[in-house]
Amino acid sequence: MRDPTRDEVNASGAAAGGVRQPVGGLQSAGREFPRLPRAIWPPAFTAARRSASAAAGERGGEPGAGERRPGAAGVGAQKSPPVDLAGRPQTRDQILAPKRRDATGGGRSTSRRAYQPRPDVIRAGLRACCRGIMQVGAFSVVINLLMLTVPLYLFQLSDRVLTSRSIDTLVMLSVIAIGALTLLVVLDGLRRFVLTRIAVQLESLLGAPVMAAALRSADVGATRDIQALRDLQQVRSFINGPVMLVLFDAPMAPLYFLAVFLIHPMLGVLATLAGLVLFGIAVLNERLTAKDYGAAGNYAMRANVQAAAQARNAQVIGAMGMLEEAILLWGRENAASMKAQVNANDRNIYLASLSRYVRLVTQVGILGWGAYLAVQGSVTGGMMIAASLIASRALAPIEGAIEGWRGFVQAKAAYGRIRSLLDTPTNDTERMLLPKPEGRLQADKILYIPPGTRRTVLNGVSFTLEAGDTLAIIGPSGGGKSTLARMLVGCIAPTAGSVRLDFMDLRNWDRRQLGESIGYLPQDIELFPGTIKANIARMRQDATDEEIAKAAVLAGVHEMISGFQDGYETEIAVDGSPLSGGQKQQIALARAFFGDPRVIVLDEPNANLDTAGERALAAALARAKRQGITVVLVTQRPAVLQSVNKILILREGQVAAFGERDQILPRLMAQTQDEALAAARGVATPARV
Ligand SMILES: Nc1ncnc2c1ncn2[C@@H]1O[C@H](COP(=O)(O)OP(=O)(O)OP(=O)(O)O)[C@@H](O)[C@H]1O
Repeated sequence: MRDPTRDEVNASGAAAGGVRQPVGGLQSAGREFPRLPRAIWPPAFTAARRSASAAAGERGGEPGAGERRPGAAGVGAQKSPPVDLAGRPQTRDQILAPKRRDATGGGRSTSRRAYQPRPDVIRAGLRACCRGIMQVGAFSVVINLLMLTVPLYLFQLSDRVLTSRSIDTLVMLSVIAIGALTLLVVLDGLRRFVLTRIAVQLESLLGAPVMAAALRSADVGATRDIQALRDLQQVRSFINGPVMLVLFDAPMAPLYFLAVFLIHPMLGVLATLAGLVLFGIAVLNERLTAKDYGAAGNYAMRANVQAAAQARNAQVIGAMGMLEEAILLWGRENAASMKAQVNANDRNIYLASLSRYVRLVTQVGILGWGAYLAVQGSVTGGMMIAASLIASRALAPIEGAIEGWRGFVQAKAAYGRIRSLLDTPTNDTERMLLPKPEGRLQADKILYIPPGTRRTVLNGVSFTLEAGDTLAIIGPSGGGKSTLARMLVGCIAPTAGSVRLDFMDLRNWDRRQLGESIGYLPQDIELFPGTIKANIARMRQDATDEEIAKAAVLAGVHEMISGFQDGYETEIAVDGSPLSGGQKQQIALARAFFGDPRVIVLDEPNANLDTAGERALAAALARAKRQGITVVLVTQRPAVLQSVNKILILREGQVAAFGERDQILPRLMAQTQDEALAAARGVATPARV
C-alpha cells in the first residue's frame, strides 16, 4: 500500500476544517517537512483522503491541499503569470476581485475565502478514525483469544502429553502454540501501527482547526494561548500509549472469567470476586485522584503561560535583574502543580500496589484452591495452572487501568479543553464575497464592554469617514484609542453598535477578504521570523516581488531596506534582530500597505520613529491619500496632525470632539494654551474638547 504523502496528510487537515492550505503544502521557509515513514496505513486514511478531496471540492473548487494554485509564485519563488482554472492568463485583480455568486447559488467564486472551521470538526475527525478503531477492536478480540494459547498449551502438556508420553502430540501442540503466538505478535504489532496512524490522523485533522481556534481565542484576549496544541499532542500520545491497548483489552475480560468458570465454578467465583475488588479499587482510585490530577494540569498550564510570557520578556528580565522573581513566579505555579501531582500519584501508587497485591493473591488463591480441588479429583493439575494464568489475564486490564489512570485523566482533560475551544461560537460562517470596498468607514454608536468585565471601554462612539479620509484619533492615555483601532480592523467586535465598511458590518465580511482590504499596524509590533520580504508580504506564498516592492515604496521604507546587506532577503530573528525598534515599525508599516488595502489603521505608527522616519511616514500618508486609501491613525504626537484631514478626540471612551482638522485643531491648541496657563497658575481647567 502506498504511504500518504505530506500533501495528503495536509489534505486530511483540510477535510475536517476546510483549511485553506498554504500553497506548496507543508512548506516552511523553503524547507519541506519530512515525509512520514512508509508503513501499513489503515484504510481509514484512504477514506480521510477521499473526504479531504471532497471537502476541497465543496469549497468552491479550491485546488487540493499542497497543490500549487495556478499563478501562485510564492515569496521569492520563480514567478509565472497567473492563470485561471481554464488556464487563461489572469491579472492579480481578476484573481483577488471577488466574483459574486449568482442568485441561484451557482457561479461560486474561486477567490480564496476565510478559514472556515466546520462546527462538527471533532465528530468528523472521530468519524474518519472510526474504521481504524474498528480494526484495532477486531485485532484486540483475536489477540485476546490467542492469549489463551499459553494456558491451554500448559493444560494440554500437563494433562495430555505427560500422561500419554506422546512426543508426536507434544510436537503438534508446540507447532500450534508457536503458530498462534506468532499470529498474536503480528496482530499486536499491527494494532499498534494502526493506533499510531489514528493518532497522527486525528492530529492532522484537528491540528489546523485547533490552531485557528487558539489564535482566535488569543485574539479576544483569552489566555488559553497555544495550550490547545499541547493538548492535542497529549491526546495523540495517549492514543499511542499502552493505556489505550488496555482499554481495548478490557471488554474481553468477561471471556477470561467465563473460561475460569468453565474450568471450575468455584475458581470462577474466586476470580470474579477478585475482579470486583479490583473494580472497586479502580473506582476508589478515580475518586481519590481525579481532583488532584485536574488541579495539577491547571497549575502546569499556568506555569507554561508564565514561562512563555517570561521568554518573551527575557531581555527585560535580564536587564533589570528580575531573574529570581521570574523563576519564583513560574516556580510557584509549577510547585503547586507538582504538589497536586505528588498527592495524586501517591494515592495512585498505593492503590496500584493494592491492586497488584490482590491480583497476585488471587493467582496464588486459585492455584491453592485448584490444588485442593485436584486433590479432591475435581480438576487436573493442568486445569489448575491454566485457571491461574487465565484469571491473571482477566484481572490485568483492570490493574492496567489503575496504573495508567493518570494518563487517562490527563488525556480526558486535554480532550475536554479541545472540545470547549472548538465549540466556542465564532462568527466564521461562510460569507458571500462582496465587491472590493472603496474605504467608507462608519462607526455607529459603538459600546464596548470587554467580555468577562463590567468596564465600559467605549461608549456611544460614532463617526463616518469617506474613502480617502485620514483621521487622527487622539486623547489621553487609557481613553480607548487602541481598543477603537482594534475594533475598526475587526479584531474585536463591539458589544453593541457596529463598524461598517462600505455600509456592510465588518462581521458580515468574509474574514479573508476583509483582511486583504485592511492594513493594520498594532501598538506592540511583532514580526514573524523570516525574511523582510516575507514579512511585508504578510507571509503570503503567492505574493509577487512587484507587490512587495510597491508596499515598501508606498510606506517609504524601500530606502531603509536597501541599507541592509541582504536587502529584502534579510532574515529577521524571533526577537526582531537585526532590526531596531523604529525599523521594525517601518517594516510593519509596509506590511500594512501590502496588497492594495482600502483602509489602513495605524496605532502609534510614529512611536519609535526619528525625524527622518516621521517624514517618511508623512509622505506615506500623503501617498495613501492620493490613492484614496482611508487611514486611521492613533497618535500622541502633534507633528503627524499636519498629515490628516479629520481629528477625533477620545476621552474616557467617549467622543469628545470629531470633525475637520481645521476646525478641531484651533480649539485643541486654545485648550492646550489654557491648560499651560492654568498649570503655570496652579489651577485645574475643565476638559472642553
Ligand atoms: N480586555 C480588557 N479588559 C479590561 N479592560 C480593558 C480591556 N481592554 C482595554 N481595557 C481598558 O480600556 C481602557 C482603554 O484602553 P486602550 O488601550 O484602548 O487605551 P488607549 O487610549 O489606547 O491608551 P494608550 O494611549 O495608553 O495606548 C484601558 O483603561 C484599559 O485598561
